[in-house]
Amino acid sequence: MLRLDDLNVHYGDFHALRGISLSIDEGETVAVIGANGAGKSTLLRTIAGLNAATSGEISYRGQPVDRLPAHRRVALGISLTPEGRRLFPSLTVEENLLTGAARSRPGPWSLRAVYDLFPLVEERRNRIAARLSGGEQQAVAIGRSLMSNPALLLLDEVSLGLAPVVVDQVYAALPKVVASGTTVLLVEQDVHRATAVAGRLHCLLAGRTALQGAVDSVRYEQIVAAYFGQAEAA
Ligand SMILES: Nc1ncnc2c1ncn2[C@@H]1O[C@H](COP(=O)(O)OP(=O)(O)OP(=O)(O)O)[C@@H](O)[C@H]1O
Repeated sequence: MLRLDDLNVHYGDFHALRGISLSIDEGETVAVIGANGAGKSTLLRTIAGLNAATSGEISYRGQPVDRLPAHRRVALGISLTPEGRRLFPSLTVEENLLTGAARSRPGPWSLRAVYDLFPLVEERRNRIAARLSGGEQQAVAIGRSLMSNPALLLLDEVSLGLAPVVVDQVYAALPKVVASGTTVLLVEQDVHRATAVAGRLHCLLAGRTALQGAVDSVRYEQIVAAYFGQAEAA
């Protein structure tokens, strides 16, 4: 479904992603893990079209998308839920959700389906987004992405700044999203959460791929070593 080939991204002279290659099949859930500054958000933003790659290729369902602006990628089914949620603070919950439908494709997601997924969001539908808790905002941000009926959902650190119990609730929605046929590429700093939801891991270290593989084929010590850049203990 998605194929990255030798992807490089720079911020000025800073080489943020270095030769990343990654393939994702339809229906998979893949987690990108790594420490602060490893390049995880840059990777998702580049797939979504919010950062330009310096070199390398991104193809989606067999079609190169490197040169397409972000809104064209949304129309093709690629949707990013950004780190920090980025809601429109002065709009209501429902208005925020409806902004996600601007480039919507046909599919299972609608206001009704999002409210069924997150009943609390329905209860808050007329509330101004700025007045929501962090967990509520995260649910709205995911709902807003779903409103475009993505085939590929890019989730950037949904747990950031949330209490563990709230993170549990947000993650509890994920199997229903996957069951609706959506492929998920998520960024997660918490290795335990990542391995619990994903079939495959892609670990970044200082912009490079330090480890990738099926969750059940990599040992925990290998993940830790790749995450922190230590030589693996014998
Ligand atoms: N707009 C920018 N301008 C310059 N450097 C940037 C910019 N955005 C990110 N970087 C740098 O690129 C590197 C990768 O950042 P990125 O946000 O992708 O990492 P990350 O793995 O998502 O980390 P975090 O978990 O802290 O968000 C970091 O060194 C960061 O300082």
